[in-house]
Amino acid sequence: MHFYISPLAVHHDRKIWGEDVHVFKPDRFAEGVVKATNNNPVAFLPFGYGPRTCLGLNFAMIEAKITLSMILQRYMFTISPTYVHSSVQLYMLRLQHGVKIILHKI
Ligand code: HEM
Repeated sequence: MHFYISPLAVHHDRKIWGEDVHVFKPDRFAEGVVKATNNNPVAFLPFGYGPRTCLGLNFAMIEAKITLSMILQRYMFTISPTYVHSSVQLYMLRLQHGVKIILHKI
């Protein structure tokens, strides 16, 4: 099967994210989305934008934060030695082999 891989567009504008746009750098958001995007409301669209924006936005964010904080209270995690980094674009950027992690009980 053949996929056409188009050039990255969404969330990959160097003018907004800088020359290190392809680097995984969560610190970009350390001071919030508004600061990270230089107050550009359409620069970061994980939940879409406008009248059809995701209905579950707030629910999904709260659920993710609660789940993560419950896991981090009980486990630390490290990347598995079998992890192979291979990002592919199928509309959104995805990791071809997923992210294999090892949970260590605290
Ligand atoms: C991380 C989790 C989620 C992400 C990244 C996400 C992302 C999105 C995106 C990109 C859209 C399209 C918005 C647009 O067309 O501009 C959408 C629509 C929608 N999402 Fe989510 N979503 C998430 C979780 C949820 C959850 C948990 C629910 C429900 C409980 C939900 C309900 C909806 C609904 C109903 C729409 C359609 C809204 C409409 O067309 O008027 N989503 N979502």
